Amino acid sequence: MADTWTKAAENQEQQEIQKLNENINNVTISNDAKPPAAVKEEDLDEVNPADASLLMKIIRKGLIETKTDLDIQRKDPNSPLYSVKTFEALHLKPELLRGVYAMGYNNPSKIQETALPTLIADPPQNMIAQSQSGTGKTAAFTLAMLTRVDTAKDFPQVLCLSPTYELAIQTGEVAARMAKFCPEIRIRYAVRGEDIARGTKLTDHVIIGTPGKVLDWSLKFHAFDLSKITVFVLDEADVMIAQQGHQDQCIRLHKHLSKKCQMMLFSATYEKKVMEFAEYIVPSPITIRLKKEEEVLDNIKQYYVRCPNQDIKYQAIANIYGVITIGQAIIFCHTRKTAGWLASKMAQEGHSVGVLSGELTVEQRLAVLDRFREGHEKVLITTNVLSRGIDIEQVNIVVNFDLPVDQTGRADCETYLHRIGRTGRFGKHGIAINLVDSEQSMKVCRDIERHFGKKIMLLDAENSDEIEKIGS
Ligand SMILES: Nc1ncnc2c1ncn2[C@@H]1O[C@H](COP(=O)(O)OP(=O)(O)OP(=O)(O)O)[C@@H](O)[C@H]1O
Repeated sequence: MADTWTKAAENQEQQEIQKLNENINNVTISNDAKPPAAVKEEDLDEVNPADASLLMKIIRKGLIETKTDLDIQRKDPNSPLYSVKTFEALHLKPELLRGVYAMGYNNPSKIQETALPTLIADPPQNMIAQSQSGTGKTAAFTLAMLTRVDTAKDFPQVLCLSPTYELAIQTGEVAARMAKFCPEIRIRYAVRGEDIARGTKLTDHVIIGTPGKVLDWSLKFHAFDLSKITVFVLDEADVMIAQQGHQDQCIRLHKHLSKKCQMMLFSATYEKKVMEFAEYIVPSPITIRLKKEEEVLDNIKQYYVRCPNQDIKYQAIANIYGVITIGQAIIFCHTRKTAGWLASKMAQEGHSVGVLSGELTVEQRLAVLDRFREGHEKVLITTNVLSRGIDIEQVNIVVNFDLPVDQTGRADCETYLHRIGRTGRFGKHGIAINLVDSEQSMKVCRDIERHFGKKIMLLDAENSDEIEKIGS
């Protein structure tokens, strides 16, 4: 009975969200439909004094991007973007080097210049690598994957697993762009919606997908042979090996790999126990680790706002929405229900927002994400389903409508770090705003602050000293 009720409620919720997305799709697209560029100092002059509340000023100031910022970070040995080498010095194949430059990359980031020479050297070495969100891990492992492909062999040799459909597609797109000048390399997505007939033998070199589909194709349909895989990559490795569901599937796949297969594990976070487990399943790895205090990027400024009730919480969101004339925001909610509620309330008030949560079909999810990427909506409301890996350059504000907690209600610091990492991509400035609505959520906020050893500042419109500090 309870199950039937839950199913009915879920169906209804799904229909509501679908309807909402349809409505959103019908909303007239604003003039600034193109993805806006990074915020420049001169944009501040455009602030209309009539609507420039202190909150707006704070956010604008925090987002100013100075032209020399990236250069400064590149020269700072403490920055994850610090690089002493050039891409040429990494000994990539000339075709891949052309691909890298065609993507507009000039210099490698720290993780790229540290990991890549080891990953592409012979004999192949296993690696467990950690680097902050938005610092170019995808390019690091993708270049290593493409380097290892032997196009004389017509079967899958490289397997890359991602935790979500969206992330697998995003990684595949990066790989395809990197491989632009290697047309003979064939890349295949193993994700929901991609189907193969029984008896098919895949001739693609690189498989990028989610664990369930990869299991089906390899062990159920025998479309490719796991023992012939020479490179196995786990993106967001900590969830892939520690989170129930993914864990079983990954371990099953892992068991069929040859002993010679090179393993690469990448993530921005590894809890201590997860790292120990990773080191146990990956033979003799080279490990690249961050110190706790390095995990949160300095270019993401973190704030909390006290919101005593739901109305004020909504008002804070409406204010933030008003501020974003440049850039975009992602709002994270704890449940689909809250995400749906917030999205419909904002849509009713004429705001153009997208909503993406787990119960949409994969096609709907991708469509919502594409619209947001293209700048049709300036706000995307979502749940943890989008907390990891998604790379949208122009996102400069992340709002935690609800702070991330685990099943016992304690601070989920890893999810927090991944959520706020949707902004501040590759050295850009970003702002994370936490809406604190109870003593319990204040405690969660403090626990997160303590965990990373980085201050989460009170965003208090009355506190002019604090306001002056922001953006300096
Ligand atoms: N060397 C480079 N030069 C310039 N831009 C780069 C370089 N490497 C990566 N980027 C860009 O930086 C952004 C973030 O990279 P990426 O998505 O790989 O980060 P990540 O470390 O995987 O982040 P996450 O932990 O969130 O998954 C992307 O837009 C990517 O195109």
